Amino acid sequence: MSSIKIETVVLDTNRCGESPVWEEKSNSLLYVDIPSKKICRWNSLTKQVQEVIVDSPVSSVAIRQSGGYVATVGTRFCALNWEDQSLSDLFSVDKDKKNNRFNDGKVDPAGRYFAGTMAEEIAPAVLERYQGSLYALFPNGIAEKYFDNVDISNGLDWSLDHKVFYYIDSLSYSVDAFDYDLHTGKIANRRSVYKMEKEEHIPDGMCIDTEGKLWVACYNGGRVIRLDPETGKRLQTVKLPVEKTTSCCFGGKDYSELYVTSARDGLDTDELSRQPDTGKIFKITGLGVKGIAPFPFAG
Ligand SMILES: O=C(O)[C@H](O)[C@@H](O)[C@H](O)[C@H](O)CO
Ligand SMILES: [Zn+2]
Repeated sequence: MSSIKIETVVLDTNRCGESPVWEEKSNSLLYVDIPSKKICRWNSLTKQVQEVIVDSPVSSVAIRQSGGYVATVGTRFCALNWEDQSLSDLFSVDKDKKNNRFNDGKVDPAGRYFAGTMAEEIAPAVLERYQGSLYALFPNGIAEKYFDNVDISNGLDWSLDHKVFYYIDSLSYSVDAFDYDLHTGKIANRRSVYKMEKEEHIPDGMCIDTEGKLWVACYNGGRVIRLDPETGKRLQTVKLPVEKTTSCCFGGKDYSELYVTSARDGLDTDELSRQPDTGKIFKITGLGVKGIAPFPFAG
């Protein structure tokens, strides 16, 4: 039996930490704080955090193959040059929906940047419903819409054989799967692979491990759960000392550490005093499983 250890690694408090991504070449964890409009990079060797402030809520970040990063900022797919902190627009979506913004995003194994939108929240998980859509920015610079009617577009990842796309629309309380055609980027045959239990609350960010099992951060549930998408069974629950766990990714040496982001927005003073570490980033070790490297955007 491995013994699980949970520690806080970045002591800055995020209002809504999200989109953790491990960058091997810099031994760093990238992540965003959505309402603070910050893209952060925590160096695991020096323990220093660098940040770039952008002009609108930033909901996801990814590595770009040609150098630098890409991010979803407001309703724009953008390129980010970390050195001079400049942001350039690549593609805008939801132009008719002034109250929308992007939410979670991730790059597929062929280098397409998938990200979905949502209406801006009045309070966590309180928003005008069905306003969001799922998009992908293709390496040719054109974004395509996959579907609409989304509440809160969230966790996404692909099976190890690249034949399945996993996706979470948070307020459906379900983890869904689609058949995936890596060659064209097309999806088909949506089905649910897991329905959340009541105490797990809202499914948020998600990542896959090398055994093809899914790790889902449970917003308000204070935990990450490991799911078998083949059987629909939950295999493991790891509880964290904060309720608002938002997303997770594997990183560190051999991708054996699970990094979990969290949020502090939406908690009152009492709750905040009971959860002093809320908004921080956690590292879970001793899980006995590993993850895979993130794919870079190919455009
Ligand atoms: O990052 C997200 O997914 C949303 O922007 C957050 O606000 C919360 O996680 C959401 O409220 C939970 O459903
Ligand atoms: Zn999320």
